Amino acid sequence: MTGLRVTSVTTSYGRGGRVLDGLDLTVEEGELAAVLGPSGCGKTTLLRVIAGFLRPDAGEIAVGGRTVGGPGVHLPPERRGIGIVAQEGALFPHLNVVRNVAFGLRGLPRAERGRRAAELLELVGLGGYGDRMPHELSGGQQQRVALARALAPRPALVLLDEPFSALDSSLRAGLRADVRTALRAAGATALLVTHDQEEALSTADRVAVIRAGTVAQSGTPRELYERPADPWVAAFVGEAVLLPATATAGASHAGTALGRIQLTAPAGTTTGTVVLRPEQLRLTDTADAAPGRVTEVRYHGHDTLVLLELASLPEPVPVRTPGPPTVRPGDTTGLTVTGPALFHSAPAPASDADPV
Ligand SMILES: Nc1ncnc2c1ncn2[C@@H]1O[C@H](COP(=O)(O)OP(=O)(O)OP(=O)(O)O)[C@@H](O)[C@H]1O
Repeated sequence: MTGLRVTSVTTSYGRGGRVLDGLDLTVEEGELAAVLGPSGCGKTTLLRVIAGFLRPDAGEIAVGGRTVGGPGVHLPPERRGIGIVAQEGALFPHLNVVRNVAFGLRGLPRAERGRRAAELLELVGLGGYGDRMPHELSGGQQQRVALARALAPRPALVLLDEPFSALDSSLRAGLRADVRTALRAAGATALLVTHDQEEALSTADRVAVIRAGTVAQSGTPRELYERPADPWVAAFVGEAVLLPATATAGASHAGTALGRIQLTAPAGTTTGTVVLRPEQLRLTDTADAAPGRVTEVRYHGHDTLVLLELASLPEPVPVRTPGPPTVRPGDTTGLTVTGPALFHSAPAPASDADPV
């Protein structure tokens, strides 16, 4: 059975243009999917449509195989079998933790409610916290309680709206992993909205990249990183260096400012864009390297980002090198490419998808 199916959903606000434009999205049962996209692409709007807070102009929403919204159907949010985790916990401040978690279980006998709430608190790692009030918890603990509350009534779908955005980055990675584990253990189907590509890639089984109200590409994190549908997706999902390229149709190499680059598949057109990932770029002084000048060195502890200016390119190329810096601004060094690269017939986007 499919956990969530969104079919051809179109939405606009008042007289504004379309915010969602014939959007399709499928999440299999038990899957954790992420919706990833730049600010204003329609992520929150999609969430509101799925939850039932907003009625779409057209299209259909099915949750756990049941149509909850569509032509002539608009179930209210509380009848959709959906649990929601908001950006900042949104716990009831006057109820203790266990009563917050038990809130959605009002139809159950009292003993059963307490048992289920305790079970969920164990699942999110807060076994001993039932008597605390929300203000006695850290931000990360509040989000765990919010997840327990959302999961308690065994919803067909859990929606998570940027649930880690208010937390310190040091807390975020650990909480992401724990949320993923808890969702798995509960067997829940979940949709996580985020604008953080690292979060989407590291947390979700499937990622749908939204651009201007439609899904630009949906796939596993690996599919998106290794086979992005176009240069825009390539630059949005992970770091990428996009180079204008020329090729003979069907050729296995393309010409670029960094020299001849081997392609993963024969080129379909004579002009296009080569997509390089940072791990394919090496600083070296060998004779075949493209010569450049270091303009900036950013040390990140585990690695160093070097910006290298090449005579043939308008923008410096970012190169990630392991460990501490081996070059300084002003040094001249060469750049080589290892391994084959993707070739796209589309030109590189001008725009907001800065690869650095
Ligand atoms: N209530 C509203 N009335 C009119 N326009 C709206 C309303 N809410 C959102 N919009 C517009 O719809 C578009 C999509 O907004 P939405 O909040 O869904 O984007 P988003 O991808 O969630 O962005 P962000 O990552 O910044 O939260 C934006 O252009 C926004 O200005």
